[in-house]
Amino acid sequence: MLIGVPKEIKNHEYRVGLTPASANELIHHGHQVMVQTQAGMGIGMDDAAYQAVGAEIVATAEAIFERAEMIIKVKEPQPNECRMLREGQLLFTYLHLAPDPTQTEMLVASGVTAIAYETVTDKRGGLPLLVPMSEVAGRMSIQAGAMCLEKSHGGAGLLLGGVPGVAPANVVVIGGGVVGTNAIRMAMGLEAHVTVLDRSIERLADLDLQFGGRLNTIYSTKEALEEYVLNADLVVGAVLVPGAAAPKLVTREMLGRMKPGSVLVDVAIDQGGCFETSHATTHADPTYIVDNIVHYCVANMPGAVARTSTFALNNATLPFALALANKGYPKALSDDPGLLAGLNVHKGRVTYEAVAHDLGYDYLPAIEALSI
Ligand SMILES: NC(=O)C1=CN([C@@H]2O[C@H](COP(=O)(O)OP(=O)(O)OC[C@H]3O[C@@H](n4cnc5c(N)ncnc54)[C@H](O)[C@@H]3O)[C@@H](O)[C@H]2O)C=CC1
Ligand SMILES: CC(=O)C(=O)O
Ligand SMILES: [Mg+2]
Repeated sequence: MLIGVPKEIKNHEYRVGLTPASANELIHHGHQVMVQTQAGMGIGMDDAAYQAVGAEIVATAEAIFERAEMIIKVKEPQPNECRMLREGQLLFTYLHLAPDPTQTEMLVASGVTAIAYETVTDKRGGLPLLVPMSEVAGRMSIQAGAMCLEKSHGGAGLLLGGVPGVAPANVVVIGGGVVGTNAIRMAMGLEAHVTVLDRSIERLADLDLQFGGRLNTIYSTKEALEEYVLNADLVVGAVLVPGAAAPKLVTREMLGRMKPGSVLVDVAIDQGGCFETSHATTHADPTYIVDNIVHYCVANMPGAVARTSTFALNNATLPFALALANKGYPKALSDDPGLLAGLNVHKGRVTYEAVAHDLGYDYLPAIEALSI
């Protein structure tokens, strides 16, 4: 199979779809890999590193999109990339369609077969291609939140861990999944006072076992959420309903009752965000203030630590990329229900139920779509 890797073009996005080692693996299995010139520069990999494993360096994204049978990316295709996609072509990347009607419309119109990293599942129902980036973003959320709490960023002027004689900050994590667990770990490492809210008792029980009495675990109800958010210095939004738009858990009205200079870090922003006042920001301009509350809502947080993130992402994506390339998508998808769960759009049809529901498309189950 001819596989193409374009350079990422989202704002401050430095990750790349394949590392040279992953390209090497695909080439070893008899495939051809084209990489756009300079695509790996953000992770410290120059064109020569890809050429050394037998990849072809191509001058433009247009050439990649025109020739490749499978395109491997990191971020959702931007509008000028969507326009280059076509029927019969396979796209393997993050999509986050539910909060993105424009991209969905363009993918549907293109006829492309689009597999979203974030909805591929494993045998236990986990999200193996979201996990590595959630680990990164969860860890980063505390770094970002700590920075936002500084006065120069509009924060209350608090140090997360306090100092002897001065109380630490209150960190509230909403959603104790992968992002949440990693945020908790970093916040506890910095000696903040940490509370997690989740509506899954099993998650709270796991977290209680993992972190013991130093972590406050709370079942998430409207009332509990309000109580803890109003008392927080830093709130991390880390909920997920897979594939669907995030529920809005913190309302604008609540902001006025929070402590001025408190910080909201909405990691769930790539699914539309879980705070009513969230809108996506970029690494170039990551924060804004509403009602004295600092908002950090970067939708591609791991892009800032592109080297760590690209290697972590490739560790997870490579086995699936190999299956798609070796077997072709019809067999790879029908052999593996977890990979099939990644199929979001195929030949003009929406094949992921939550996306169809949230955006008002007719839903065609992925398994049925394979025979059209
Ligand atoms: N902004 C960025 O750069 C990145 C964003 N993300 C996003 O972070 C979000 C979280 O991802 P993961 O931690 O991997 O998901 P996860 O599935 O591991 O965890 C989500 C948790 O939220 C809980 N939850 C769901 N609805 C809830 C509610 N109404 N109240 C309380 N808890 C609720 C679930 O029980 C689960 O424990 C996703 O939207 C993901 O796409 C992930 C990586 C990077
Ligand atoms: C998961 C995601 O949206 C990211 O890594 O950018
Ligand atoms: Mg994102």
